[in-house]
Amino acid sequence: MAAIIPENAHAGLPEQALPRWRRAVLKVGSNLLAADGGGLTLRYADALAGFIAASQADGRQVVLVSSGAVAAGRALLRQHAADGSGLAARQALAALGQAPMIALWQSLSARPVAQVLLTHDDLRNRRRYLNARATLRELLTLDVLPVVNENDTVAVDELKLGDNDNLAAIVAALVDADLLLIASDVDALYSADPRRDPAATPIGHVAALTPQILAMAGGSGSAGGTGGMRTKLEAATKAAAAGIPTALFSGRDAATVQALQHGRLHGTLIAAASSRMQARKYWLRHAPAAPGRIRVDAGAASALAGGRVSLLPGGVLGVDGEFHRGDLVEIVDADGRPVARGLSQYGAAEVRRLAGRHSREIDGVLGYSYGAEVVHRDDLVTVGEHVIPGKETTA
Ligand SMILES: Nc1ncnc2c1ncn2[C@@H]1O[C@H](COP(=O)(O)OP(=O)(O)O)[C@@H](O)[C@H]1O
Ligand SMILES: N[C@@H](CCC(=O)OP(=O)(O)O)C(=O)O
Repeated sequence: MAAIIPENAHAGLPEQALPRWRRAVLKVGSNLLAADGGGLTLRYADALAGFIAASQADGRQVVLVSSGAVAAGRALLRQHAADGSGLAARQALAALGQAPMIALWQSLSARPVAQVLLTHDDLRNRRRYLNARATLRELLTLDVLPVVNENDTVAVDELKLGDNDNLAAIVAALVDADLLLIASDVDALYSADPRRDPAATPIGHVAALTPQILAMAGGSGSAGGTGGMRTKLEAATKAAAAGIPTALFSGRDAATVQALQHGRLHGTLIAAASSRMQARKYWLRHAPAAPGRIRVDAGAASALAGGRVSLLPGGVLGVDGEFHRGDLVEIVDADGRPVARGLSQYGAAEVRRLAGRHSREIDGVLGYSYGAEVVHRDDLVTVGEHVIPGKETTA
């Protein structure tokens, strides 16, 4: 089991190459934003914002998942930590502190900042998942900085667990990120919680999140943070399954944050379980499909087989059976032979009405549009005898 490359405790944590990335999700914990145990401070956010700006200037895209609303709300009321520890109180504090938290990031960003509040429930619901994804994609296209936080007012279970780490991993898969960056107050995963065990040693590279590695993680060591290393490793597990590596590092160390801009990581790198393409392809190929299927004409069938194209309404001949927007559906040719599988942007009734139409007619036919594609190429995998070897369509 080669899960760990052991570090020499005295040599500390060596720098390593950060995987190449074009789109990343950066998660910033409360401990960094409310670093002095009080309200929000620019102390560490400044360097992190500098990293985001430099990445954007390089043509990369960053989605920020930021905690800190509860800490900011608490400071606004000058409440003692103990006063605001009940769930409703924490929800009220989050509502109070959310605007100042967004304002903090806006004060540090030359580009506009967009507030995105999500719950895990939103992301479990197919329709809302697709809508959240479309909104985030659009925000990135508009070159703004999306700042995601949990919608704490309604996220009952999640706020208890305080789990923006897991949310960040889900968002990373949602936006098809290449990398999940988790900035915290600790510089690495240690063999045990370093606050409790002074002999704990840092781990630079995790090749696989084995039970042995997961057992190293403890809860939060401070009043400000909530999930501790446990939720960070849960997040890394989710990201790894989606084919996304995770980098854990200290957001308190300006040199560490600056080195990220140059593709160097001083922290823990947790490898992905497979490539993003493989993870997504595997899922699209093997997940149970909805009972309905979309029949396409010969032109669409061969275009899909040729690779990297979306299914547009013009190529649709008809629909058999039923499915909802966001369902995984089979795409077959006129003779019913399998061509591809993918996530449908429209429900069966809508696709029936759009069959054979041009994408620009969607609005006129339905009175609304979820986009020009019936199945977007990122959500599609080629199957069956139409596949041209080496030219499979994948995300
Ligand atoms: N094995 C471990 N390695 C590193 N840190 C750990 C470990 N187990 C528990 N921790 C704790 O996790 C904390 C970071 O998580 P948390 O307090 O939730 O911060 P954040 O607000 O950044 O999410 C560290 O300060 C540390 O005390
Ligand atoms: N949504 C909450 C934070 C929840 C959370 O996961 O906190 P943390 O462990 O500091 O990342 C807030 O904005 O205060």
